[in-house]
Amino acid sequence: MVYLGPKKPPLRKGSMADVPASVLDQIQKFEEMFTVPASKLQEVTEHFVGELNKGLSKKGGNIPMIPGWVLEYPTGSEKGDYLAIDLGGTNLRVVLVKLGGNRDFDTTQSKYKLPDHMRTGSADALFSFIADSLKTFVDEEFPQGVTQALPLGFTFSYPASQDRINEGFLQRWTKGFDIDGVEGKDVVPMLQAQLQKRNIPIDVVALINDTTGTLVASMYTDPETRMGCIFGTGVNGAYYDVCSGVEKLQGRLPADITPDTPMAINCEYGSFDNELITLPRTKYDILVDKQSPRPGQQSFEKMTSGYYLGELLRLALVDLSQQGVIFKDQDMTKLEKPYVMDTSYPARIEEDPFENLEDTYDIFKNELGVETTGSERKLIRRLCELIGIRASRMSVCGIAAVCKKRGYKTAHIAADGSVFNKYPGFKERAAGGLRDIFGWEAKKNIEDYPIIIVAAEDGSGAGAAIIAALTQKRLAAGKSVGVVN
Ligand SMILES: Nc1ncnc2c1ncn2[C@@H]1O[C@H](COP(=O)(O)OP(=O)(O)O)[C@@H](O)[C@H]1O
Ligand SMILES: O=P(O)(O)OC[C@H]1O[C@@H](O)[C@H](O)[C@@H](O)[C@@H]1O
Repeated sequence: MVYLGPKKPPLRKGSMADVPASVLDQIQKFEEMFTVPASKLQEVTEHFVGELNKGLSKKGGNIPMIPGWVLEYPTGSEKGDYLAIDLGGTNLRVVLVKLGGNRDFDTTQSKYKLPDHMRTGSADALFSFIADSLKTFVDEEFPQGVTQALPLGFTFSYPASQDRINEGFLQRWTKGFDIDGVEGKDVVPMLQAQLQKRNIPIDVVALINDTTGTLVASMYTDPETRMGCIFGTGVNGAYYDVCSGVEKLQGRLPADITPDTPMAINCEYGSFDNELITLPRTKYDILVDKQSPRPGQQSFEKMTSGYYLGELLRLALVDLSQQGVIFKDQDMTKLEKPYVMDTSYPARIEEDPFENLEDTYDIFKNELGVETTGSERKLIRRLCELIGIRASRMSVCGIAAVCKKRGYKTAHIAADGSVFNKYPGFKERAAGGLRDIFGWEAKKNIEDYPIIIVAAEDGSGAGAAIIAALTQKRLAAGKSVGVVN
């Protein structure tokens, strides 16, 4: 008898037999609100393709489509030691990357959770936090000090305009950030000033977006990579265009950057359809937007990313409680606190294997102070599934749009981020969304589809290092890394 390892818990059957009509009615309403059929996904994707092109034009559109100044593909032979930092929406990571020169690399890293108050504090506090974290890491990794400045790739996971690789003017904060004095400014000198203050021997060689880093790092090990995507606190994607395809750069390129030179594009497509032409928003999406620090921005991201899915769940439950449908006579103090549920809540609720949803009972009782009945838990479970399914299916419209725009019939889409890596069923649901958009014949294994979403390499670590290496090589050869002066 072959030992197959611990048996996975049986899939929950999820009977609705004992659920009262009032709750069943509400579940039906949620089904209608949150279900996105294939026809809608196709309509959204068609609009998305047009918006990608608009973003590259001189006139511009909702999607920034930021040239990332990565002007060649990684060869896999990049070598050397590089530092990388990744300022994400939830964590700051510091990575020491040793590029082996044979499509291999080794990383050493530390992760520092961003204190919540950091999102709305001062610019000084943020860049001091980054510099302090870097100092701690460098002192530990190089106790004897260093003979020359360490090259650093700065992964900055926010929309930052770049006229050259080692600058980044923040266009707007996203993911709940609201720090004065940074929007419209170049964040590289802000970091460098804090590094100099601490005498940390670091040279910021390149500023990159985490999706560009994900694209380059994944292409370094898997040449079939066509996009780098993040499904984390926020959502975004990057791909390689060619300079002749970027209308807004025409007339601004130096002679050594020719029309057929590759150009990595950080789409910043979390802002897709801020005009609200096609996005199927519910009243809870509208509430999330209204109560955010930047209403009217990041409309696509607010329906699909890790920062918001838990909040969407919370708003819907508070609404039902206020209507008297659920949680009668319960203390709602905790549940009425905005963002009290991050996306690990719907994720854990969807992972509850029990027919009576005992794990869900514990979460609501112990973490939110609310006693739930069996039928309330069934409503909660179905609502989490609907929010999770919608996010997974909508998320792939950006992937389908880039593939349609670039004419990719097959592609590896390198994805990273906790929603991709941890949300139950995300991968299967996302593959189902792509199948619905392209009309593919159903396959037993999602890996058999023409365009597949695969686990990315460490984009904000290795990707930043490879881009720093590519940049150093260009600079050493006297090649341009930005627009003409
Ligand atoms: N188990 C989970 N399933 C899905 N999303 C999760 C889970 N745990 C945390 N998250 C969400 O993932 C986001 C953090 O994403 P992550 O990729 O880890 O960091 P960053 O966005 O800073 O790179 C948070 O918004 C959080 O709500
Ligand atoms: O890695 P994170 O923090 O989830 O970021 C994902 C995306 O989040 C978006 O809000 C940012 O504008 C993008 O630049 C970023 O790529």
